[in-house]
Amino acid sequence: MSGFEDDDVFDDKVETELAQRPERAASPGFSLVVVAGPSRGQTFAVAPGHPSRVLVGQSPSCDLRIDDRLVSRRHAAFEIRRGKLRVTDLDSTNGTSVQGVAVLDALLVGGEVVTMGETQIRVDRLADQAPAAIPSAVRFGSMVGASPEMRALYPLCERLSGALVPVLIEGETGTGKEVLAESLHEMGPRKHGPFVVFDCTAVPPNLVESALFGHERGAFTGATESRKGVFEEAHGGTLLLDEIGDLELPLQAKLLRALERSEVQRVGSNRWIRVDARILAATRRDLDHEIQEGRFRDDLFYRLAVARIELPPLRRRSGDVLVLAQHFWRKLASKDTPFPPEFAARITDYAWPGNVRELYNAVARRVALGELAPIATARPGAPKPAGVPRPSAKAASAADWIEEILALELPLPRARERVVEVFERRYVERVLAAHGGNVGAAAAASGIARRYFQLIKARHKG
Ligand SMILES: Nc1ncnc2c1ncn2[C@@H]1O[C@H](COP(=O)(O)OP(=O)(O)OP(=O)(O)O)[C@@H](O)[C@H]1O
Repeated sequence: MSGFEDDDVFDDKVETELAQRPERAASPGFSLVVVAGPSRGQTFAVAPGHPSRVLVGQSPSCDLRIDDRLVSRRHAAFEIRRGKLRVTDLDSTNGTSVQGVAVLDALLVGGEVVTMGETQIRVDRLADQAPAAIPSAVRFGSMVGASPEMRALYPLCERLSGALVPVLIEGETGTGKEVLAESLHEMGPRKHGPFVVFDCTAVPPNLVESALFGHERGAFTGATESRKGVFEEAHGGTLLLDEIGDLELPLQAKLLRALERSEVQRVGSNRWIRVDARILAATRRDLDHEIQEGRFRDDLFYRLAVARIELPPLRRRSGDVLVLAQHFWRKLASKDTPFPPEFAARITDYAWPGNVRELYNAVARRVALGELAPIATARPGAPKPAGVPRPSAKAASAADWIEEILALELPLPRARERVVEVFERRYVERVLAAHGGNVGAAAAASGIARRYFQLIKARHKG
């Protein structure tokens, strides 16, 4: 199956035009040289166009690994911003200072010394380099984005789609981690095999083990027949373990064992079953921080983070709000409805804390409601916008939420849309829970394509 059939609206003409957008100006690179501390002598060059932030800390997943017990696992990040080197302290235990002054965030020009724990790192500016060519691709699989920040990532994605190593995908909520995982699968050698998504937060903890590894008939009350888990279902394909940072410690141990052996044991059985699934994991949490707090096993982390991709938040993808909004518009609006210029002005003025998902929802609302559509929906603590009721699953009875929608006095087609929206959200929650968080099984039980099910699920998540 192909997950891309509905994506060809991003046509060749648009793609060529985006690929030709202004290239990066000449920009300096910087070098980081450890001049004091146990890792003295280590260096790292930060080139303009580095695929993601350069991480410094004790964790092996860091680009510059520092062996200093006073340095946090993921201590600070460096990135080039408009010709300067930005250093950001990543909530480290002992803090970061520049020229002896404690900082959370600072812009460096070269010549400064950054201190963390007993380690001192000198920052040197390298000579301006000829403008590095920005990779020309403006999408990777279903993942769209023409900003230099996203374009710098595509060559790495390309390489990782061909390899079969586990990849850890990090990023704030709604940045497209699941889209990237599916794209890695679809662009790689296993594209004809299954792509199975397991959301570690979608099922109660006591059911996670059987959802992952399956169970035999009679293994527990309610196990009326034996069932495969997501590992077995992903045999020959790819398994995405979504929200891996939320998996409880005892299950982390069982997951590690399965990954080490490439075998699973169904609940209620002592037979090992061989599985061959490529593992991708996604998280909105900083797993190094979780390890430091004792909530995540470091041995499991090493297994999962053989390679790492960090998706930047939408606010850091220059120009992509418009590119993505137009992309979604082409998918959702009728062909003869042009993208409204006044809408473009409104969306580029907003920070998008819910990232691409929030933008997608804003475009969908605009297509459905026209000019009345609000740009942002309610965030926790904010007043609820009139047009988008979100009755809590348990609290409101069916009569209540329909009453709520009726009270909005919308025209019939709009009111009907609202009812369908609330109904879909509840339906998806319920069917996912019933199928142990397995999106493929939930989609099959709903009688719709997995891709369509995922679209509905993603729409209602934020
Ligand atoms: N670069 C992109 N191009 C096209 N669509 C995107 C892109 N990024 C995200 N989307 C869309 O945004 C929505 C959210 O994406 P996705 O579910 O992959 O985010 P996520 O990072 O996995 O979120 P969460 O952490 O909440 O699970 C989906 O509808 C997806 O199709």
